[in-house]
Amino acid sequence: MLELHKVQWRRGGSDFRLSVPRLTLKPGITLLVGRNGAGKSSLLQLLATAQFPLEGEIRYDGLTAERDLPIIRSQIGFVPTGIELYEQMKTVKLLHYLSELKGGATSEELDRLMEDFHLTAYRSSKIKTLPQGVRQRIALAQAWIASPAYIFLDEPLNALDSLERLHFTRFVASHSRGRTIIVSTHELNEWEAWADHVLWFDAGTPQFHGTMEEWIEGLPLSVWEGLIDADMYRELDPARILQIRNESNFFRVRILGSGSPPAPQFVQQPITMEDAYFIRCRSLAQTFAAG
Ligand SMILES: Nc1ncnc2c1ncn2[C@@H]1O[C@H](COP(=O)(O)OP(=O)(O)OP(=O)(O)O)[C@@H](O)[C@H]1O
Repeated sequence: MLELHKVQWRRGGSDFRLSVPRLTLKPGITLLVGRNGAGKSSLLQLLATAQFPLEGEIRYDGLTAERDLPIIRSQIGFVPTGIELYEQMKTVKLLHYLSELKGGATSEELDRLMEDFHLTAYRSSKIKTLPQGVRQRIALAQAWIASPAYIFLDEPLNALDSLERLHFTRFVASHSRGRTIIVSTHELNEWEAWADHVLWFDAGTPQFHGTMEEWIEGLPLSVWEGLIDADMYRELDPARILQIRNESNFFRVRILGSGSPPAPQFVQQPITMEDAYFIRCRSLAQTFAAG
């Protein structure tokens, strides 16, 4: 469990400030969502002890970086965006090297990790010769070395193909028991089946933290889907459209609406995580506009 208390941080060379009055992140998968520049990567850097709060405190199951930094770091797996790997090393050598830095995993464990991340075919390839998606899988695999208690993943699905994305999200889900895993992502629906909690950040501060059920509950708008013709489509407010599919000269449209159908052919839909994100962002923007 991670506990943040009155955490304040400022990024040098920018106006960005991060402020977290109080936050408890429990074991399981927490999705960290928010628009570009909201502060998701900054928060992960603080949690991973790559940066330190200017004020306040982060507790890792009671331990603090001030007193227990080496122990805390030995329990962290971190994949930042744009991670740089040692280009000249072979995959297996790099994993062994990182494993030695982290206190050691056996050769069998590293072989298993390479199997889990579909890296066995690349074990003797130099990193610099590998496609981007395979490099990303190496970056993800290294986070699991020595079975850490806290795993921080910054947009981990980047560069992975569709099959690998599905494989990886399932892998994370089946290895989340007893671990606190924080995943920064813009792909809410891909994590929908596996996540336990959502943390929504905006302007450097949490706007929502709760369970998946709470994330889609009590929203001010609902979601509707209908098959409409081109004339009706032109009349729709573009800001309310969530999805459009072309179906033989008609449009199947998913839109935001109020409690009653926007037109008779619309049917109310269950709200997805991504729908809830759009609705919450809209409400926040309207609050700012009104205030
Ligand atoms: N290296 C840097 N130097 C200066 N400012 C930076 C740097 N990295 C990020 N920032 C700024 O810090 C703020 C927070 O950025 P951060 O990367 O934490 O947001 P984010 O929510 O992860 O965004 P994204 O979804 O685009 O990855 C932004 O205003 C950004 O412009």
